[in-house]
Amino acid sequence: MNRKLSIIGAPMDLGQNRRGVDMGPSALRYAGVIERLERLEYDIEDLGDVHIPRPNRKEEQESHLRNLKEVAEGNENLAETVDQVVTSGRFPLIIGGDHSIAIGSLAGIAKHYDNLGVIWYDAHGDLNTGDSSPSGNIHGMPLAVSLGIGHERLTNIHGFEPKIKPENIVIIGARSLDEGEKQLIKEKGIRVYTMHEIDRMGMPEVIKESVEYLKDRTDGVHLSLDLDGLDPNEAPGVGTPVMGGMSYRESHLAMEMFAEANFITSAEFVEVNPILDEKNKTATVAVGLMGSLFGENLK
Ligand SMILES: NC(=[NH2+])NCCC[C@H](N)C(=O)O
Ligand SMILES: [Mn+2]
Ligand SMILES: [Mn+2]
Repeated sequence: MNRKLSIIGAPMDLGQNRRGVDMGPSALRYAGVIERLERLEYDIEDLGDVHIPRPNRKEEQESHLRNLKEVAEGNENLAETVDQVVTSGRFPLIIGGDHSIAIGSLAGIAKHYDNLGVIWYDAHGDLNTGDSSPSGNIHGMPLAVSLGIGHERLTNIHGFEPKIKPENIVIIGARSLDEGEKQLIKEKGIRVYTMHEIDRMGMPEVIKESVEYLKDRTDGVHLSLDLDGLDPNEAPGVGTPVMGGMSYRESHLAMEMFAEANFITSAEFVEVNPILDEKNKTATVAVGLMGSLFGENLK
């Protein structure tokens, strides 16, 4: 693993409709992310938070994609910062913020790879388009957007598209997929391990297969971890909880196996909402997972 790490906060809450997730970066810093990773002998630089514009309350929404303009602008800013971090040879660790920030993260990272792999650890597919979305919330769209599917203002962020290819994606933990998302998964042949597969195969086998699948076909792998992938009993501070998720222990095992495989080249942790949390529990869980991802257990 790259020993030089840059932390980038993305205080975005405009990709969905529950306030508070913009305080995610603070909650994660408060839960000790920097100290935790410094102990592992990383060279850490905290770049602070990228600018996310505030919506003009009086202005009419120009599209049924909620806060399209501001989400797009915030993600342009994030893409620029992430791009610079990768250019300088450092590992970008992005802390959110709602999951719409994956649009900017992937935009900044994918420019540097021919075949960027993506692990989408999430209860959801986030594969909606404006047409298929039941909510109009952009945090339900970033994976589709990164495939070049969706509103132009989003797909073209950072000036190119698509960012990723369907065969380089693995979704882990899905248990709430909308109809349009299921169709897209079939049509594009996206690899998905739903909770059903995780229960049947067990987490070790799911992660082993995922690593093998991505290892030969990609030249870098981005981990996009939505805290709602975990069971809401263990990670309650999220805006769209879905029962029956991956456990704390399964998630640590997954992170440890990624660390062993030594193939993750960028990561983001999203959807921590301290207002909905219980005494910063979810942020603390997230920081623990980062510890495992960055090799606590290999020391
Ligand atoms: N990143 C997330 N938590 N996404 C939840 C998306 C929920 C639902 N599929 C939607 O499109 O609205
Ligand atoms: Mn989710
Ligand atoms: Mn998500």
